[in-house]
Amino acid sequence: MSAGTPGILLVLDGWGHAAAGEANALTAAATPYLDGLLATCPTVLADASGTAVGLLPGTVGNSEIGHMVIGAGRPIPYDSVLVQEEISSGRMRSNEALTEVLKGLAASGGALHLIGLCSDGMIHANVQHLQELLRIAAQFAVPRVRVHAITDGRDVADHTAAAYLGLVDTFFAEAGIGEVATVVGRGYALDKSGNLELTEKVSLAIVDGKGEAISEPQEALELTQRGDEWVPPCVVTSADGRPLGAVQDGDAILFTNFRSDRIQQLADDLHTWLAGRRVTFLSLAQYDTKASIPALVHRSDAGGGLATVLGAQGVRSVRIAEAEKFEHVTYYLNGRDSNVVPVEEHVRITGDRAPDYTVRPAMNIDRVTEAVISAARRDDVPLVVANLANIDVVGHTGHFDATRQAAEHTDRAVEAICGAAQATGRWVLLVGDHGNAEKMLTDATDGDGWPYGGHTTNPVPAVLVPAAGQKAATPAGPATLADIAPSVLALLGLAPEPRMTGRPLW
Ligand SMILES: O=C(O)[C@H](O)COP(=O)(O)O
Ligand SMILES: [Mn+2]
Ligand SMILES: [Mn+2]
Repeated sequence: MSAGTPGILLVLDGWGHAAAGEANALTAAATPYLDGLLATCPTVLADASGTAVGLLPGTVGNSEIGHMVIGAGRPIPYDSVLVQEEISSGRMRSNEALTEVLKGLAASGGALHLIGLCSDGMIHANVQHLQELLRIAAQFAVPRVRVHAITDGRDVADHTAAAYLGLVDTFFAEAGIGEVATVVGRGYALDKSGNLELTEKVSLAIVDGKGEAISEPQEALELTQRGDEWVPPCVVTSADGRPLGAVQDGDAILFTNFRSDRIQQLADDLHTWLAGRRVTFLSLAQYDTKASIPALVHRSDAGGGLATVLGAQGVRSVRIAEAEKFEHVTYYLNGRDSNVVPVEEHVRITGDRAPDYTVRPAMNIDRVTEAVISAARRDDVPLVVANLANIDVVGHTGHFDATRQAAEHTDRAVEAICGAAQATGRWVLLVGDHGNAEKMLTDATDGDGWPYGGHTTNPVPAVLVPAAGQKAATPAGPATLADIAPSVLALLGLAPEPRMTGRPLW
C-alpha cells in the first residue's frame, strides 16, 4: 500500500445512471464539467439498490442505506428487510412486545391505532405490512383497529393515494377488522425539519379528532391543492359528527414506518401530547426518538466502518452537508452512531429555505462548496466528506426543469471543488448514493409516463478524479457502494476494517 494521499469524498445525492431520454433530467442538463470527468477519469457504475446494499431484491436505494453502506464498506441488512423477515416467516405473530400489548387490548377493550405511510415505496414503509398486522390483531381478538393513513406521492407517483386506501380496505375486509380514522399527507405528518406547526395539526387529528371532517377516507383526497403529499389533516366522522378514532385511555399506538427519520418528530409529538394518559406506544422498527418507544424489530449493527478506522488512526475528517443531508454524512455514514470521535468535525450548512425547492434549485450549494474548499485547504484534514443535496432534493419535487437546473448548479460546484482539490494535492471520489434524477417519469404503460420524483434502482457512477500526478486505472468487474469505504481508505494509505466486504476500486 502506498503512502496515501489526502482526498475528498463527494456524495452527489440522487445521482443515478441511465441512458439519455425524455425522463432523464441529468442528461438533459448542461453539465460540461461532469461530462468531462465521466469521459476522462477512471469511472465505474456501482450497484446502490436491492441486495447489493442490504435491501430486498429490486428495492430502490435510499439516502440512509446509501450512506450507511458507503461508510460501512459492507451491505447492512436494512430495517425493511428485518421487518419483512419477521412478517414472511410468521414470527411477527409471536412477537413478544406485540402480543403482550394485543392481549392487553383484548382484555381491556382498548383500540389499536396503526400510524404510518400508506404506500409501497419501500423507503419509509410498506402498506402490505398492514395486512399481517390486521390479521394478527384479529387473531388476538383486539376489539377495534384504527388506521391513521399518511398519504405519500413522493416515494411513489403522485395521485396514487386512492389506490392505496382502496388496498387497505381490502385488508380490512379480509381480516374482518379495521377502519381508517384519519387521513393526512406526508408533508404534514412526516415533516423532519422541526416545523411543529405541521406536526401538531396531525397530533390534533389523531388525539382529539380535530381536522377536516370527512365521512369516507377517499374524500380527503379531494381536499388537497398540492397532490397526495399535502392532503390536509382529515378526520373520519360518524353520522352524529363524532370522530371515529380519537385516541382514548387504554388504547395502544403502533407506528408502522420502518424508517425512523421522518416519523420520529410525529412520534415524539404524540408521546408528549399523551404524557400522563394511559396509552401504550410501539414502533415496527427501532426509532431515534427522544421518547423511548419499544420496537418490534431491532436494527442491524452498522458499525466497524470508515469512521472506526479514521478514529482509531487519529485521521481527521470534516463532514459537510446542507441540513437536509447533514445526518447522512455524519450519523448514517458512521453506522448510526451518534458518538463523534474527537478527530471528526461537522459543518451543517443552513441558509434560506425556499418554501418550494423548484423556486431555488441552487439551494445553498455555494455555501457547501465554500466550506468544502476551505476544509480542503487545511493540511491537518486528510479527508473531507461532503454531500451535494440538490439533485435528490429537487428531484423529489418531480419537476423536470428544476431538477435539470439542480444538476447544472451541481456541475459548477463540482468544478470548483475539483479545482481546489488539484491545487491542494487531493483526489476527489464522486459517487451517487442512489438514483433519482435520471428518471423523472414513471414507466409508460400506455402513452406518456407521469412525473416521478422518487428514487430508482439504477446504478450510480463512482468516479475518481486523481490528485495531480496520481495514477489510477479504471476498475474492472462489478462494483457496489460497499466498495467506497475500502477505496477511500486505500487512497488514504489505510487498511480496511476486517468487517468490510467491499474491495478497493483504486
Ligand atoms: O424522506 C424522503 O425525503 C424520501 O422519502 C426519501 O429520500 P431520502 O432517502 O433521500 O431521504
Ligand atoms: Mn440520497
Ligand atoms: Mn431522496
